[in-house]
Amino acid sequence: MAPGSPLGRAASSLGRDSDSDSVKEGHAHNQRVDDHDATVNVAWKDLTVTATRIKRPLLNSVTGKITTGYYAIMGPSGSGKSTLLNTLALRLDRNMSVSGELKLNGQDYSNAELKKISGYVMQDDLLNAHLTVEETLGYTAELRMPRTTTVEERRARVKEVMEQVGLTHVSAVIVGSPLRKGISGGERKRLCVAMELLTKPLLLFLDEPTSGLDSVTALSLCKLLKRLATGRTCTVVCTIHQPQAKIFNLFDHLLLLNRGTIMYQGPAPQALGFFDRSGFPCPLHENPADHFMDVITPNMNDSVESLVEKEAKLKEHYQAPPVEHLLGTPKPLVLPRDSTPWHKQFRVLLRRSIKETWRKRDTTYVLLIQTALMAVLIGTVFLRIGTDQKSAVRRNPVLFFTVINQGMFGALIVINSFPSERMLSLRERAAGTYHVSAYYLAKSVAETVSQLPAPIIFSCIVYFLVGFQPDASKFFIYMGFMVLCSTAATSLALAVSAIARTTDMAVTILPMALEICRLFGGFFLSPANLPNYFKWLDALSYVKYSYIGISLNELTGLKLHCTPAQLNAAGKCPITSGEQTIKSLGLDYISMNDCAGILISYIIICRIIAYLGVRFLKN
Ligand SMILES: Nc1ncnc2c1ncn2[C@@H]1O[C@H](COP(=O)(O)OP(=O)(O)OP(=O)(O)O)[C@@H](O)[C@H]1O
Repeated sequence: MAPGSPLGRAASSLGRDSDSDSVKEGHAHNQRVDDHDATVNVAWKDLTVTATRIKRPLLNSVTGKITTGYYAIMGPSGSGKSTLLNTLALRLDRNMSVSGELKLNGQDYSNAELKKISGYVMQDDLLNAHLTVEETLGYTAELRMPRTTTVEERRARVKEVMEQVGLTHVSAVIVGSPLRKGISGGERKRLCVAMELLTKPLLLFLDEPTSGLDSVTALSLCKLLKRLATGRTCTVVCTIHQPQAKIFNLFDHLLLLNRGTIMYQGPAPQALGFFDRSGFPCPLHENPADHFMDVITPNMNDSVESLVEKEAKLKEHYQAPPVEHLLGTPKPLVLPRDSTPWHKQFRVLLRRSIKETWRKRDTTYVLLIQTALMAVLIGTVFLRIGTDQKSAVRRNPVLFFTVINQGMFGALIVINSFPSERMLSLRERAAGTYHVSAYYLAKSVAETVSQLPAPIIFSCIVYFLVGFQPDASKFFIYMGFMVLCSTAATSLALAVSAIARTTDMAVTILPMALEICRLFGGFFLSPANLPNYFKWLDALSYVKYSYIGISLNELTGLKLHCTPAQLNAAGKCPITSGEQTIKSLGLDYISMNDCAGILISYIIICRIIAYLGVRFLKN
């Protein structure tokens, strides 16, 4: 595809992030929806989609159109249904190249423009498990409805949509997840549709909306989609594998695909006539959809010749619909949606994140109980450490252990939850719901605040049980370092999760990263004695700066004494001050402030890496 070609421009926006696109869109284009002129059409000619890596065409010079009504893109598995849907919806993977003509209302179109007038329901109904149906719709409405909409209008729209899709009776029920029962599978699908309907899209794309649903639920969902399409204000296009007869009868138009080629396109009721004319009459009482699939799908009894013959017969009778009039007649594109400003997105997402965190508070309680138990255990093992010579040997292990312990729990929570949240955010961003920066900042703030109590409780218990220096400022500095240490570990886990992308990969990588942080944490190997070629790894360890920071805090000004048995041969006490320990361990090359500064920079850098991972790594 030529880079400067019209389709090149449309396709170059494939997979592009919503953020820049949706925001840069000028208000000059925005017009209110005029019901008389609101319908849209999509037309394409000689469209070929090729997977660049495997260099195989997935769609083979197809021509067609979508105008008004209820469209089914049908075909056997792997025939290219999702590829066609995603091509029209400008949601193809980056590794796909597109050639041919593709127009919306006779014009080239961008991802940002399409998002403003269309909705897309993915096959996987990724939803926020901890919010209720009404809350899910409420937040989506706040993020996606025009900025001029009032609170009352939004509430009314949420109610209206819930009634439209039949979710009013479960409005207060939690969405749920496989681990926590919530609304049913069919209701989840309806909720996904409802989220898209909030902005009154003119075009609704759905990828296999009935997959995973039982026949009754699938039928009821398809009837809902039929109602939407019947009003002629919303064109509904969905891919479907092999619908039951009752569902098939609901479709106005059928696009039948096989191996990347369109076998039939036109009114769904006329498809039977087409197959009949081609020599494949549908037996009495047979589901037409089953019959079409039987004809076009190879089965064990088919020889290659018979398959080729069948295809040739169908091709002989198939004629692509005329699309020139749609491709060549530009019709103004009505863009009803203006984007919510960044600061409002941030506020809404922060409220949503806080609510989610509150709903997940069981995990936080368990974390706090674990933290308190560990603190009591450590505090009891090193109880009243004292200031004699033995304490000089025991003080640094306990300081190091407190650093190791802090952050580990927080890091594990992040590593288990972040990848799935990331998938949800990818879906929301693909729909143009918000800027990734607003999402990320809101999430970070909510998570950081929710994780603050753990290091605070830990410090309060450990500090007094172990009996570190009884000095208020030293206690608060210790606590400050524990908070920084815990936040640094969580930030490292965030960065690893964002780059690894899946929980499996993140869980594999994080333990190694934590091990390296521990190994180069300044306890096993004094920073002064570290070989030069390992200095860079040492610099990456948040454990080191936390450990040295609390060690300098605790050892500075510490007076140590000897019991009579601990005096040396000369009758002298070998270690009389903490400063001696600092020197002997080689910790005097850096100040406490530097440690705090480095930890803060560490947190910021890890979070920037995590942000970039979330922003640019999309699958
Ligand atoms: N990103 C990709 N890279 C390479 N091949 C791909 C890619 N996406 C899809 N394909 C291949 O393209 C063909 C069509 O895939 P597509 O998902 O469009 O089929 P489908 O009809 O929707 O199938 P199903 O009903 O099983 O979802 C398949 O053979 C698939 O393996």
